[in-house]
Amino acid sequence: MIDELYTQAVARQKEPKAGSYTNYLFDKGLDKILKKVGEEATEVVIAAKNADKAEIANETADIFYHIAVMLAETGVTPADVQAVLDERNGKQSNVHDRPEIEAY
Ligand SMILES: N=c1c2ncn([C@@H]3O[C@H](COP(=O)(O)OP(=O)(O)OP(=O)(O)O)[C@@H](O)[C@H]3O)c2ncn1[C@@H]1O[C@H](COP(=O)(O)O)[C@@H](O)[C@H]1O
Repeated sequence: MIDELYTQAVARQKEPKAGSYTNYLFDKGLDKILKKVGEEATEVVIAAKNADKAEIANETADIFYHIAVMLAETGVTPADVQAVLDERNGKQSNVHDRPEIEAY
């Protein structure tokens, strides 16, 4: 999913297309892309809070797209992300072993 969106974003970087929303984001720059990532993340949260499945799917699609654009802009590939996931795969979380933070 992310691979395909990322490939499309990189293609737009290499060969800009008139009317492309992706090129609009690249032209505006990283701050604009990150603003959209933040906005879409908030919209995912609200959709999930409302338990609206269609809206959750819609907003999740939006954030995946904007994350793919962010990866292309920052030079991180889906393979880099996959490598992190592969490294974690099969390791058991140690959430229960974490000490409470009592003093700040
Ligand atoms: N998956 C997406 C995708 N998801 C969301 N969006 C766009 O993201 C925007 C987000 O909507 P908003 O209402 O939040 O934003 P806006 O008000 O239109 O824009 P801002 O002024 O806030 O930036 C919309 O314009 C959507 O069309 C996407 N635009 C493109 N893609 C994919 O990217 C490919 C290339 O698209 P272009 O670059 O437009 O050719 C497409 O074929 C799609 O596969």
